[in-house]
Amino acid sequence: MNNKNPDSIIDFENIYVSYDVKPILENINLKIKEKQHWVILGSNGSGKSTLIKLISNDLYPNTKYPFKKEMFGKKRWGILDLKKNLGIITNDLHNYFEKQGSFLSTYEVVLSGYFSSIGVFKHQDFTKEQHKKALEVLEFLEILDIKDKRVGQMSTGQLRRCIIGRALIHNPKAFILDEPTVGLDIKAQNSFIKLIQKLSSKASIILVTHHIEEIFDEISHVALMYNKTIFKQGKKDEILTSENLSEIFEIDIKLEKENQKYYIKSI
Ligand SMILES: Nc1ncnc2c1ncn2[C@@H]1O[C@H](COP(=O)(O)OP(=O)(O)OP(=O)(O)O)[C@@H](O)[C@H]1O
Repeated sequence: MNNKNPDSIIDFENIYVSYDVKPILENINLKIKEKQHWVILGSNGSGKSTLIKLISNDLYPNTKYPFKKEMFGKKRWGILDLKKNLGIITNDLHNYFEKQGSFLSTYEVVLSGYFSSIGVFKHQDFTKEQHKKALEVLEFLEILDIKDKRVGQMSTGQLRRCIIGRALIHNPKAFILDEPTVGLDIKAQNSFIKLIQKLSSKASIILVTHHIEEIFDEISHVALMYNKTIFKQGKKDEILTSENLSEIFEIDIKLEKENQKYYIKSI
């Protein structure tokens, strides 16, 4: 297929999403390109998770309205092919592994990403290169020392790194991370954000959060969700203002920045 938009990751125009008849997303326009790193910010219930489901093809646009929905310059994707290009890290996936994969080791969680399976099976022929790559991924994610640790014995941060590893073995062009620091204490949150910063050297990051302090320096663009739509989007310095945040969180916010980190000064 002739891709007219070679560096495009997401190209959405005029997308509406409903659950039954209840509108959840309206007039979604979003363009994300390779080498950009985005944060999607919004209050509880503003539609962030629904937007991720739309991106991951778990939900489809309402066909009542004319729309454009392209990922990596293509309209149609098989779920496995899409996953190779886009690592989608959600808490649902985390919870699924906790429940269904507690017997798996770090190494198995990562290696089985090649087949998108829960576990490694005899009929799966892994090449030497695939084993080598899995070890490189463990090293990159700083979990090589827990290679044989079982999911059931892992901390939240360790399991979340394993899940990222599963996606990383495909060398995806982008990662979507939906509230990736949920359940982490302050130290683990800090080191996890540093890890995402490191990951941003390998792929575009789309970080979905409502924690301002998680917006790391490499983030270049911001989308603000409010009232079922993307209220504003664009370059970080233009969009991330006290005024805009006050509007989407419906509370007076004074945004400050110190040592390349954003924080809320007073409310
Ligand atoms: N399965 C569903 N059926 C009906 N309505 C739903 C469903 N899932 C979500 N919603 C509604 O859609 C809206 C957007 O929800 P969504 O989970 O996308 O928001 P969010 O920004 O991710 O919120 P949070 O920050 O709390 O995770 C909410 O009003 C929610 O109640």
